[in-house]
Amino acid sequence: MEIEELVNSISVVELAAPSRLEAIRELVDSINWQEHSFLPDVVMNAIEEREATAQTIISGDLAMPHAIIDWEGDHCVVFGRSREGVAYRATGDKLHLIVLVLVGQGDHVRHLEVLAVVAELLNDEGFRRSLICAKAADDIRGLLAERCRQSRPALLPKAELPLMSVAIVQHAVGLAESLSAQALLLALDRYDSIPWEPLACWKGRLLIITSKSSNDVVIKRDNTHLFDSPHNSLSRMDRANLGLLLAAAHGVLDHESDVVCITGPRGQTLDSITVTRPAIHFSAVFSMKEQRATTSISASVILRVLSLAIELAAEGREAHPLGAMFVIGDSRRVLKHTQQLVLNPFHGFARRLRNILDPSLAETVKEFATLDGAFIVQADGTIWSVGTYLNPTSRVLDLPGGLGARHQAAAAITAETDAVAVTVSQSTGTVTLFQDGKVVLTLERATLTRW
Ligand SMILES: Nc1ncnc2c1ncn2[C@@H]1O[C@H](COP(=O)(O)OP(=O)(O)OP(=O)(O)O)[C@@H](O)[C@H]1O
Repeated sequence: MEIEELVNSISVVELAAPSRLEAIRELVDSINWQEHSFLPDVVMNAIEEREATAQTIISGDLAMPHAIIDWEGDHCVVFGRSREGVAYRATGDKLHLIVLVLVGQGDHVRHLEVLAVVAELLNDEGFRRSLICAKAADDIRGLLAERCRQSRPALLPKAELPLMSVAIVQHAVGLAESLSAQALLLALDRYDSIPWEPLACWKGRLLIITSKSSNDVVIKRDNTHLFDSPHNSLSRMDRANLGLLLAAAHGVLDHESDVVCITGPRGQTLDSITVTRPAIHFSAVFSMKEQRATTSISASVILRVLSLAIELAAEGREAHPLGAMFVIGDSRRVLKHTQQLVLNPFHGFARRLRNILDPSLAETVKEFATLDGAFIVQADGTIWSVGTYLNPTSRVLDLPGGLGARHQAAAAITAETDAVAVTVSQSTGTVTLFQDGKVVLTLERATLTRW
């Protein structure tokens, strides 16, 4: 779904209600339910069922109550702005933006898609601030439309690029040609620092990974793939590695030939060239695609968990570093080796209410990461349990030194089953992906590598 399609369908409401339930009711009542032959109370019940699973607060100023309802409509988004603020949490903290998202029954993927587009649209804190401060509902509509217009490709004035970046790209293109590399990968901060001129000589595939999502995208080149990874806490090689993983998951890399990666410190002036062969790092993604069709884990679920893990590693919780473990896929066999340490907070909730791909569950997942034990996640992203202890029957002997019980358990469970596991180390902040009892990817915090 495109942002434009969504923005065109959004209606805006000036909220007067002081509290969560009343504000949601105000948003629901703004829709003409008679036209849909539907009762607003049924909608309220569906939303409350979702709210009871986990909070739908996305950030300090935004909540996204949502539900799947049994109506003929596709989706409906009502944007609520409160000048006074709505007491949304039990603590009484006030939120100013409440966006109601309703999606027609039967299409779970559509539900997640609409939520993801709304979350992306409102991702930028500065933009949310301007919506909160807008004079009237018409101005809010104008701001949303403008945001949407900006997200379309537009031509930028040519940026001044550092000489070093240009020279490095020239050399990387020469190297890629002489190695018959399958792709060139650029890991940098922003699209507008891409040295397009020297890249014109490269006829092969171009992969671009940026850490700051930009609206000013200029792509005048075929065979180019852009990936946004809003994680600027990562070291330069890990950005490149994440780019390779994203490309592999999207099926635009084969594993046999080299990729020439160009990186720079903090994603700025490009100053280094590395040659890597994806098969060495990403057997996880490739082998799942090729051999395990029946039990295959959705690549988007692995990427989502990695993304949450990177955020947990960078942010911690209440200023303390946090460790975590996620075991994904082959849940039937994984669960034979588990023991619940605490009451499972997701027990009893409908599957559609507890999918890790749901962006509004991010805060809840991070909150539950403080519990001892692991998250057990099914191949389609449904969270089965939290606070689960793993009892694999054997140990993995050839793990890198310095890894303790959490990493050992993650390695061992992936050796015994077709699951993959993602860990966040509390002591180092390193995020590790395990498959088949082996470390297949490590992502370190930039502060650890210092370059
Ligand atoms: N078998 C297991 N199943 C689930 N969680 C585990 C298991 N073993 C350890 N943990 C979790 O990992 C935490 C840290 O254990 P430990 O320090 O030994 O591991 P580690 O691999 O060194 O991890 P870190 O780098 O985060 O310290 C434990 O408090 C527990 O919450």
